[in-house]
Amino acid sequence: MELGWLVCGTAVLLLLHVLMELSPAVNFALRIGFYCVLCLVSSALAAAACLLVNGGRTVKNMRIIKAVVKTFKYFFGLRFEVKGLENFEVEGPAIIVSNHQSILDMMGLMEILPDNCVQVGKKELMYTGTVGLIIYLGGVIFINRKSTSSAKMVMAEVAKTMANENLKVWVYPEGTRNCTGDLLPFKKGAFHLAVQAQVPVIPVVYSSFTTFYNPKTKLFTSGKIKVEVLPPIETKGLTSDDVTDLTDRCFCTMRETLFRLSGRPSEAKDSS
Ligand SMILES: CCCCCCCCCCCCCCCCC(=O)SCCNC(=O)CCNC(=O)[C@H](O)C(C)(C)COP(=O)(O)OP(=O)(O)OC[C@H]1O[C@@H](n2cnc3c(N)ncnc32)[C@H](O)[C@@H]1OP(=O)(O)O
Ligand SMILES: CCCCCCCC/C=C\CCCCCCCC(=O)OC[C@@H](O)COP(=O)(O)O
Repeated sequence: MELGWLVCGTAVLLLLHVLMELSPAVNFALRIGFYCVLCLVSSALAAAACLLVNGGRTVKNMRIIKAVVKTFKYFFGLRFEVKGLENFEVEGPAIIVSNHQSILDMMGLMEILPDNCVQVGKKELMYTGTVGLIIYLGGVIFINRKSTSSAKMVMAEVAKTMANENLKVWVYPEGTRNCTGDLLPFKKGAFHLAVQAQVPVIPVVYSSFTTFYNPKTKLFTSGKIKVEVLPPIETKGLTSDDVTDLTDRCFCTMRETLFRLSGRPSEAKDSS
């Protein structure tokens, strides 16, 4: 009986292996499927740990989430090479902005996430089962992207509470995932927030995933991701009139860094 199960199990694994070798689409679907299952199962376990240790929704839960998610890279053969972590060591609150390529970014995020840091996320993430629960417990700030006025109101509230709670806030200024190897134009919410709270903006750039991950061509192999935390950009004394300039400066610096980290230096020069 037990031998029967063993033979069946081995046969299924072999079949999956052959299918993965033969078809990039199957390989991609299985690896992404595994990532989602891993997120859902780990979130359920981490949620229990968060409730037991911290009792509810608090940024302190991010430490638990981080410890769990940092192990995921080993399942997918991903390596991170991080530079500039010392740039996170600013006095008090800050806004961190980074490029957003895929749902896989959660691994890159947790690889370097500083203490007392929450992210801004779309409200739809609340409805992703246990993942939604863990994101809620971690203190993520939910915004409704379909309503500019309500998103602005939430961001204005955050500007007020950041100082009291000594929070760093992580925003993806592209506003959506983009895996083209370039940046989408930045939305200004993060920069309004930084100016309203008079706190620095710390840009973070992840090298392009396109050499190992591409949903269009169903590519998903192992790979190396270079990460650079750039020096903080001060906003003391800036007003809402300076937000466009601040956004543009940050965009140019991050695009240049993205191309450099991804081995596309010549395009960086053409970008200004
Ligand atoms: C244990 C296992 C766990 C496994 C799972 C892992 C879990 C991990 C936990 C961590 C979770 C992380 C979650 C990450 C989620 C990532 C996302 O969801 S990304 C998508 C959501 N984020 C964003 O959209 C942020 C970026 N967007 C913005 O900043 C936008 O500006 C906006 C605030 C959302 C508003 O967008 P929109 O409605 O499109 O309007 P705009 O065109 O941007 O602006 C219009 C206009 O208004 C001005 N303006 C914008 N913001 C402000 C403001 N705060 N105050 C004043 N004015 C503002 C803006 O300047 C425009 O005016 P202008 O004249 O054109 O300049
Ligand atoms: C009971 C409901 C069950 C629902 C099951 C859903 C399964 C989802 C399971 C795992 C997914 C892991 C996702 C990790 C969190 C990723 C956050 C993220 O990257 O969000 C994308 C968002 O930034 C931008 O969204 P769009 O690019 O605009 O779109």
